[in-house]
Amino acid sequence: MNSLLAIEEISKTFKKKTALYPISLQAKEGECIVLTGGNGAGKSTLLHIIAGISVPSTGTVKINSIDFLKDRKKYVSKIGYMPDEFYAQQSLTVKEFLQFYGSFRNVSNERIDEVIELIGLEEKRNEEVKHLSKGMRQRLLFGQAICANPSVLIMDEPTNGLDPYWINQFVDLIKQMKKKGTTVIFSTHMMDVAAEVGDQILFMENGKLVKTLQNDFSDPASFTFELLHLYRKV
Ligand SMILES: Nc1ncnc2c1ncn2[C@@H]1O[C@H](COP(=O)(O)OP(=O)(O)OP(=O)(O)O)[C@@H](O)[C@H]1O
Repeated sequence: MNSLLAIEEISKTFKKKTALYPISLQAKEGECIVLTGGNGAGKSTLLHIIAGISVPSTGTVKINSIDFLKDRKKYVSKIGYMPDEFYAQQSLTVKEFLQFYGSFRNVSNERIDEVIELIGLEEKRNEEVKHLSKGMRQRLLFGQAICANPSVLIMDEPTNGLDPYWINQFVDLIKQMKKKGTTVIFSTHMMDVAAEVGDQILFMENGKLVKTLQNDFSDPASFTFELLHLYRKV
């Protein structure tokens, strides 16, 4: 199968600071890439470029051969993006918030209701976003990212603020989306989550990719241990 997501020699320099040295990676349909590494490693910088929020200093990013720099509108129509912080419209209700983001992609009301159920916010559907807890806002951002059934789902530390029940739900939802063919890329510091869903685990340090591990899912507990061990050394 050809790669759905193809990143070639992407780098990013802010004035004199290189946040990301040239990096290449590929992911097939239904594959999940997990980015990890310490604070300031370059994970968000890479995710911003894949999400089309930031323009790379060098290199190309393609989804299904659509080049971000050549056809930005078509490229961004393929992605769902969950940011790491909530800057959004706090005075909308949960349902209005999803309708607002869904309206850019013709998402039906039925799908919005389905997503509200998936993220467990049925009883909060008419609550203003500013009254939600951090974990609930995180679930809403996740809902916003998946509501248009994107080909590529990009998430920056999606499990931040989630309680253990919702971390398990998140893992189950990602597994289901992978089965349906969604390509997933996200950053996390949670090695058990990485071991449960990540086909490739990428360790970054100081803007460089320093290690890639392939996951065969045969023994998630041992793999988590291996990842934690590497994490300490990186
Ligand atoms: N707009 C910017 N201008 C200048 N430097 C930046 C900018 N954005 C990020 N950086 C720098 O790029 C480097 C990588 O930052 P990035 O946010 O990608 O790291 P990260 O791996 O996501 O970290 P964390 O785990 O703390 O979220 C850091 O040194 C950061 O200070």
